[in-house]
Amino acid sequence: MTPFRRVAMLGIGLINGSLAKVMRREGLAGEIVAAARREETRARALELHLCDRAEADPAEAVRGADLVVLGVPPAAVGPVAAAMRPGLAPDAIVTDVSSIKAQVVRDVVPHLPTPGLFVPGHPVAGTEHSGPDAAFDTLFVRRRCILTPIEDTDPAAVERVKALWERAGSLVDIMTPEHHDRVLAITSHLPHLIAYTIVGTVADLEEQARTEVFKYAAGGFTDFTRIAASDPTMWRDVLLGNREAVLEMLGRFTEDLVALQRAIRWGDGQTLFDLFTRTRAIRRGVIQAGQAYVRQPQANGENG
Ligand SMILES: NC(=O)c1ccc[n+]([C@@H]2O[C@H](COP(=O)([O-])OP(=O)(O)OC[C@H]3O[C@@H](n4cnc5c(N)ncnc54)[C@H](O)[C@@H]3O)[C@@H](O)[C@H]2O)c1
Ligand SMILES: O=C(O)C(=O)C[C@]1(C(=O)O)C=C[C@@H](O)C=C1
Repeated sequence: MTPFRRVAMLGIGLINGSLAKVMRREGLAGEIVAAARREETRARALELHLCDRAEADPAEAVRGADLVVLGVPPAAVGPVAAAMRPGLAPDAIVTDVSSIKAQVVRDVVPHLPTPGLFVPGHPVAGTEHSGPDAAFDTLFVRRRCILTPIEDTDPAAVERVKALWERAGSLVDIMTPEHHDRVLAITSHLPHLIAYTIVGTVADLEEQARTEVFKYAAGGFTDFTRIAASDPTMWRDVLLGNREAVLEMLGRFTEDLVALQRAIRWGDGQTLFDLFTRTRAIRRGVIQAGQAYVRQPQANGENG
């Protein structure tokens, strides 16, 4: 894969910072220019060598870039795309890393001189931490990255972005933005919503009843608190931006929860046991699917 001459990272937090580290390590960018609104973020990105130059104005950051990566919270992607427009070259490839795809496509495409060079993307890898200090170059290793090209997207642009994520260690899948949003609603968005809810419920209980629940919080609850510590801006944007699919999955989940409530009320142990047996097998299947990927690239020589 030929390296990019100049890469503009619009937003330089956990995801774009981690991708910048990969690009440095793999020699994939002649120069990296970051854009961030806050002086403090720009200074920190420079200190951490995530970029060679940092700009406040997205249009200045993208000037002369042959790759632009939009790495800001989902609702900010459209406004940042509009702001970069005056500096964007018509032959630059534009991609993004947002957790939702249909809304991002709608928000970004109208601002692009060459919509066919937009390759929407989503690395399905993250942590509960944010900002440039949270970045690390192994974040994407053995994780999926989903690209959601649209009808007009140039296949050569898709190939270049795909190759970039493969160099980061990811396995790249291609699907439509709408399919992406339905799948991620259940595998990522709903689990976050549930974690925020349960931690909120426990916090209210502790406050109202002056209980000691936090003191005795065990593994299960602690796992939820990690997820519920994720960035509030990002998750507000994700849940509102993918509201249709999230509400559909939430409806199904609520029905299943009520069925379990009934089983507990009626002492129906068989229903509980059958479900928990099924979910235990699913956990094992998920782990095996992850391991299958670890072996696959070596066998096919895809990921070298
Ligand atoms: N955090 C995760 O686990 C994760 C995983 C995969 C994808 N993503 C997606 O990646 C994108 C970035 O997330 P992150 O975790 O790197 O966030 P982050 O908070 O670590 O970094 C976001 C960057 O955007 C800048 N920014 C914030 N609001 C802005 C605005 N209104 N205008 C311009 N710049 C703004 C911040 O200064 C920062 O540089 C999001 O779209 C998110 O959906 C996140
Ligand atoms: O491990 C975590 O902290 C995550 O939640 C990462 C996670 C996910 O749900 O899997 C969160 C949001 C992203 O868009 C991609 C990955």
